[in-house]
Amino acid sequence: MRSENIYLIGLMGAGKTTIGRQLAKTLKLPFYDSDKAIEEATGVNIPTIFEFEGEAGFRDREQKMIRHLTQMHGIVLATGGGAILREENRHLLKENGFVVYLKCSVGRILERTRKDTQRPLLRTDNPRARLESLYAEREPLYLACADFKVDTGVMQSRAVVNRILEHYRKLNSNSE
Ligand SMILES: Nc1ncnc2c1ncn2[C@@H]1O[C@H](COP(=O)(O)OP(=O)(O)O)[C@@H](O)[C@H]1O
Ligand SMILES: O=C(O)C1=C[C@@H](OP(=O)(O)O)[C@@H](O)[C@H](O)C1
Ligand SMILES: [Mg+2]
Repeated sequence: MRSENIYLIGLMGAGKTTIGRQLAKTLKLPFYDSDKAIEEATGVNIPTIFEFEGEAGFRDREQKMIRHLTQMHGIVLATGGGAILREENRHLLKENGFVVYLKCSVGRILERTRKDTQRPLLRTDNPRARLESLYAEREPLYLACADFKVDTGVMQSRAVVNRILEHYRKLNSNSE
């Protein structure tokens, strides 16, 4: 792990984008979101990529983007919820940054994403069943990749940011 970068992982709706942005602002570091970077690079939104290239096409683009973003120094990065599915991504994240797993219950995620139209994997008749299956599949991968875990379902985003900062600062003061 290198502590100059902070990488956020976790399921859709756990708060990676929201908390990452606040964390970066507080630390005065540049903020990147892998989904947004892919949208900027392609000129189309994530649902359009899923529509034309399928999930596999999106994962290829995501892997290339993670390769690129993990070469940067001194950044806060919010990944997409499925970024940890590829072994290479897990390895790159683990090697190059302090990885924080934002953990959140399916019930809370459903509340937060109820009006969402930008997450193709939730475009289903039964988003609860979809999220439960994603949770079961991914939770071991999030845990395997993470240096630190915070439950974002029970705290305001500011409190989550403060928990991460507390741990991150302790880590950096120990390595001085
Ligand atoms: N700790 C939190 N408490 C309440 N709502 C939150 C919290 N974190 C995020 N949200 C809300 O949940 C939604 C999804 O958050 P987002 O940051 O896009 O998640 P992710 O990037 O992990 O998919 C947004 O509407 C955001 O405002
Ligand atoms: O969980 C996933 O597989 C995905 C999560 C999304 O990002 P967020 O986790 O920021 O919603 C986005 O990358 C894409 O829709 C796929
Ligand atoms: Mg996001």
